[in-house]
Parts: sequence; structure tokens; C-alpha cells
Amino acid sequence: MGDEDWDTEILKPHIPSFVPVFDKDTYSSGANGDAFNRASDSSEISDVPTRRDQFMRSGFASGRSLGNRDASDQSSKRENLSTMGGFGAGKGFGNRGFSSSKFEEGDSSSFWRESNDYEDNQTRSRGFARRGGYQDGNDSEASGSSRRGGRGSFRGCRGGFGLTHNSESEREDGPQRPGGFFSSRRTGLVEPAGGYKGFNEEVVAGSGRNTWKSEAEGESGDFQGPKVTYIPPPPPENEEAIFAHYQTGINFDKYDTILVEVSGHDAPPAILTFEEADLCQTLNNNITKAGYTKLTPVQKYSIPIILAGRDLMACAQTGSGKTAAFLLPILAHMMRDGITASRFKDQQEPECIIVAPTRELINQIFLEARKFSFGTCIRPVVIYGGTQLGHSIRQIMQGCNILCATPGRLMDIIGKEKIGLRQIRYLVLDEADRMLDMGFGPEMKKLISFPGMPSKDQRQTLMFSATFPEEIQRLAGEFLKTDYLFVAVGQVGGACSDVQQTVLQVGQYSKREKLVEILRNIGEERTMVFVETKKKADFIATFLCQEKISTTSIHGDREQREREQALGDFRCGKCPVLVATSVAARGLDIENVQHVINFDLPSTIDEYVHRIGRTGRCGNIGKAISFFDPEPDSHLAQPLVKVLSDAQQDVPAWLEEIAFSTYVPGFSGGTSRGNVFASVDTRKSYQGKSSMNIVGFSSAQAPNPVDDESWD
Ligand SMILES: Nc1ncnc2c1ncn2[C@@H]1O[C@H](COP(=O)(O)OP(=O)(O)OP(=O)(O)O)[C@@H](O)[C@H]1O
Repeated sequence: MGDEDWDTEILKPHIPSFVPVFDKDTYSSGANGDAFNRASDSSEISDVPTRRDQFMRSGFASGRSLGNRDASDQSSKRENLSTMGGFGAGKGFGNRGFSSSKFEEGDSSSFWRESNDYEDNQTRSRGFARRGGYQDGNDSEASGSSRRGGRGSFRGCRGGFGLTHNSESEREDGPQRPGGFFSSRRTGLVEPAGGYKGFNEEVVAGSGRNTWKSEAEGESGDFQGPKVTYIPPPPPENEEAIFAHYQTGINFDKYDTILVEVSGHDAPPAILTFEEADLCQTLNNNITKAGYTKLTPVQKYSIPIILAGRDLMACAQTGSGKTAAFLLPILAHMMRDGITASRFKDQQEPECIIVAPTRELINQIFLEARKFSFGTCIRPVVIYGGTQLGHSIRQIMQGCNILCATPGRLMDIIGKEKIGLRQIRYLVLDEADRMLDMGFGPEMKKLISFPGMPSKDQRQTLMFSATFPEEIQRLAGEFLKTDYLFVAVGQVGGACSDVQQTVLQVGQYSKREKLVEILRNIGEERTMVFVETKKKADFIATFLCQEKISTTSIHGDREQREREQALGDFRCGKCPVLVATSVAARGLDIENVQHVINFDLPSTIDEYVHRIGRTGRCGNIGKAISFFDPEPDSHLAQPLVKVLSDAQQDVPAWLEEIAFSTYVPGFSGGTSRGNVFASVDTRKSYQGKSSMNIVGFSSAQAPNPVDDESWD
């Protein structure tokens, strides 16, 4: 972001949040670097929202020094990396470290405050309701509707699914909203100076922002929030950029040995090659240009199922090609049906809607759709929150066959009658468990019951994810035809076996020291660091910059433009470290992410699986290190042991001990994960295994489903 942009930002009174901007100049050597290199003082850190300009000048250390590291230093660090599994439990690092720095003092208090504040509690409260403070406010509803606690009472007005997902603090596609409302929700807690946007972002939902009017209101000015003016840059037009891809890894062929289970009635046989799919020539050309020569297991099974017109719920490990698994057959159908080029119209009627929970993910799906539809007259369009509504509308009006959208923006556009639903033939929910949970479920229900939307018998509904908790599978039934097929590649909800997982016991106050130690060993390799709150993401990013580690951050409080810039800087390697909240946990496919560090563990094991899945993609090898703090994380010990052992990873003895001591009746160490996550198509549990068609086999085989029994 340039200086002028900053001026604009600073002048905008409606942006109360502290948003660190790790701008080009910040990291380049030269005069700017000096300006940004001044030591920060703790007051600046805690008072950032009102002193943003000062803050910008304070702690964002120049990447210059990183660049200055000598090569031998770097290579020795890389060597050390191989011993990373041997990092101790952090005990040797004692207390808070870095105590000589004023920044540290600010940090400590900030951490303390944060661990007790609203956002932290609500994110942690998802399902386990461990931390005190805010939890009371949720108890009533939490007990009523779901194991996922948190935030309930406030959401009562939303009906339907009741409670809201923990990381609604990271919910997407809402308008950018002003701060200041609802601070009374922070029961008895002192709000940090100036507040910050994300806190209010969620609470506004209770005032109706989750209706499909919300963004429209934001745009029209009826809503008290700022007008969103950001127009994302157009996607690249040249063929080379459209088909740019990274190489599959050495373990790509190992996918063939993964067991696949298909359940449901009359599943079509899997295919073994792209040729067997019998796609049209243009699609085949695009597949070749994309560098795909071999199908992944989820593609082998899903493509024929979708081509056969069946509804599908597919669960396959992260990074194993789920996107193409639904895009290719949908495009093939559209080509077969002779979709005509869409014309400029005030209201478009797309044939396909794809929804995903985050803006960056839906944009990525759009780029994939654009790649595979290259040279056809099928026009994919992407719309998502945080961008100018008028821009979304203009994109749609130019023609739209496949609409890729985040839920809030989608409902806004439908509410404005820019999209008609009558022609919808395909509805795809990517990260479907997230799309159906308490955060997005209500919007999805509104979508399927919106006037004009074809009933489930009239459309094909496809759901994909790496995790599918049982209760979400049950909710999904409302969206799917009763004879939908369920494809499970490997263990449903299991971690990608190409990720080497290490869990270290690290207490809260040792985490930063440990993080720096690890990052210094990693050197320049691309690393995502996950933290639990937006505020902490900023804080850790700032801290790392001060430690001369080129870092950027992504979370729901950052302007969309900043988020995209951050992702861009991370993708191209300019900032090899990306500090993120769970907003970046799902779906993002970034080349060469070699490490994921869970600075804070998420509140659920599913989220853990998605987070570590940002590395080890498409047969490449990745590493994940997680800091386990027994105080807040003990509820994760049991499922973590299960995930580690299922993925043939070393399970530390201390973790087993904690798991044992926090034993939860009902959790089985066997194939069933109890309430942790489903290992099977839940219809089996309810209908009885004997009434399902279940086909278990290795994906290397091309099976004929054994139609021995029916499940209905
Ligand atoms: N058959 C294939 N051959 C080569 N590369 C592939 C193939 N299928 C997918 N890929 C590539 O693998 C990467 C991961 O695919 P994708 O993002 O669809 O994974 P995913 O299963 O949706 O992951 P997540 O669960 O994290 O969302 C992408 O870069 C994609 O282009």
C-alpha cells in the first residue's frame, strides 16, 4: 500500500481497528526502512487504534536485515530444521523472555487481557466452554442446541441453526462495520483502548446484518457503516498466468493406496483416468495445461458420481484435489447441455452456485473455474464481501454461468434481484461442514428456500470437505436428495498423511520465544503461523517484524485490500511468514508452504486438521508444529492423540498422559471419534450398516459397487 493509501486510511474515521500494513516499502531497504525501524514502545502497542500513524512508524522492522542474513547462516538453519522434532517442551526457556524490551511489557499485559476477553472466550468456547468470563452468557443456548457453546444467546434472533460458530469473529462477507456497538457484551472486561473492529463485527450480526439486506444497507448508506469501495484487481488474462500451477509432490502416487469408501445406493463405478471421464476436448486441453495427468482418489470417485447426476457428500484429506473433483464434471455437464454465452442483463440466471466460507477461498475456486472453463463460453464470476457491491453487480451483469460467492454477498445480490435462481442446476458447498454449521447454516437455509430456488430434487447438490462432523452430516440431509452418495477418502476428518506433525508443550509465556527460535531455524521457508484471535495475529506479526522476520498477517479485521496484499506478499515469498487466524485455515492452496505453526491450538480438532492442511498438499511434504498449552488445550489432547496416531505420527508421552487424565467417556480410541468427528457416513449409524451399500477399496482399483443392500 502506498503512502497515499495510508493517508486515506488515516483520514477515515470509521476504521478504528489497528491494522498493521506490511507494505512494500516497509520491507525494502532504504530510507523507509529506517523510518520503520524505530523501537516501539508499549503504549503505542496498546493504544494502536487511535495512534495508527505512530504505530506504523514504530515496530515494523525492515526486511532488510532479514535479507542481510548471510547465506551460510541460512543454510545452517535449514540443516537444523531436520531436527525440529527435537525441540523441547519449551521448559528451558523459562519465563517471558525478551523482557528487556518495552514492547514485551506491553505484550504481556496484552496477552493477559486477550486471554480473558470476549473474543478469546468465544472462540475458545466452541464446544468446550473452558475459559471463564463470557461463557455465562452463552450457557443457556449452548445447552439447548449444540455441543458447540459460545455466543449463543446473542444469536437467538437468527433462528434456524441457533448458535454461531466460534470463529464468526472471522466470518466472511459482511460489510465493513463501525466499531463501538455492543461493547457491553464484554461482561466486566476492559476494552482495549480504542476497541477494534472485529469485536463488533460479529455482534452487529445480532442487529440484522445477517439478513441478505446487510451489505446492501452498507452500500446504500442506510446502514451506519462505511461504504466499501475496494475493487479487487482483475484476474490475470494471459494464458500462462491462468494455468500457472505447482508441481505435485513425491507422495502424489501414494494417494492410490488410500482406502476409499462409497456409501449409498447404486454408486457408479470409479474411473481411473481422465480419458474415462469422457470430457469434451476443450476441458481435456485445459486439464493438460493445468498439469493434471492423473486423477486423485476423490476425483476418481466424485467425477463419475457427479456426471451421473447424483448428489454427493465427499470427504477427502486436505490438498487432495476436491476443487477439480466438482468443477470438472459440472463444466462437462454444462458443455454437454450447450450452455449459451450469457448476455449482458440486469438479472442473470446462473446454472451453478458455489459457496465457500472465506473470501480468499472463493476467489481461489473462481480462478480454478476460470482455468478449467478457459476457451469455453461458460462465464464464472466471483463476488465476496469486503469489496464494492457495485463492482460485484457489474461483474454479474456482464454474464454469469457459475457464480462463486461468499454467503453474505450472495444473499445481498439475490436480495437485490441481480441473480435469479430458477436456472440453478448445481449447488456446491465447499468446506461444507463450515457452510452448514451455526455460522453459515442459516444463510444456506435461506438460500435453498429462497423463492425460485429449485428444490433439492430439481438440482444437484454437492458438498465437499476434509472434515464432516456427524451433526453436520445430519443437517446436510436437508440440502441433499435422500439417495445422495457419500465418498470417504481415507479417514474422514483425518489429517493429511504428508504432514509431519509435532506437538510441543509450550506455556503461554514461552510461546513467542519458541516461535522465534523455530522461525530462525526455518529460515526463508514459507510458514503460516496460526493464532486464535485477530488481535493476537496483529500482535505476533508486529513482534516478528521487530525480530527482523519478514511477516505479514491476515485476519478478519484487515481491510480486504490488505488481506489480498498480505496473501500476495506471502505467495510470492516477499513475506515468508504469514500470521493468520482461522480465516486462513481452510482451503487456501499456496505453493510451497512448508510449515504450519499452531502458535495457539484451535478449539476443535477439525480446525486443526484444516490448518495443518495448508502444507503437505498434492503429494508434497509439509511440517506442522503445534504449541500445546495444557491449561487451555487439554480438551484437545484426546482427539490430537487420535489424529496423530491415525496419521502414523509420534505421539508424545506427555500428551498421552494428558489425554488419559482428561478422558471423556464416549470417546473411543478406535475408529470412531465419538463426538470429535465422524469416521463414517452417518447414515450408517442411523440406518444400520446392513442397509447401506458400502464399497471399501483402494482407489487404485476401479471397483464395481456391490449393490448388496440398500440403505433406505
Ligand atoms: N489431478 C491432479 N493432478 C495434479 N494436481 C492436482 C490434481 N488435482 C488437484 N491438483 C492440485 O492440487 C492442489 C490442491 O487441490 P485443491 O485445492 O482442490 O485441494 P482440496 O482437496 O480442495 O484441499 P482443501 O481441503 O485444503 O480445500 C491444487 O493446486 C490443485 O491444482
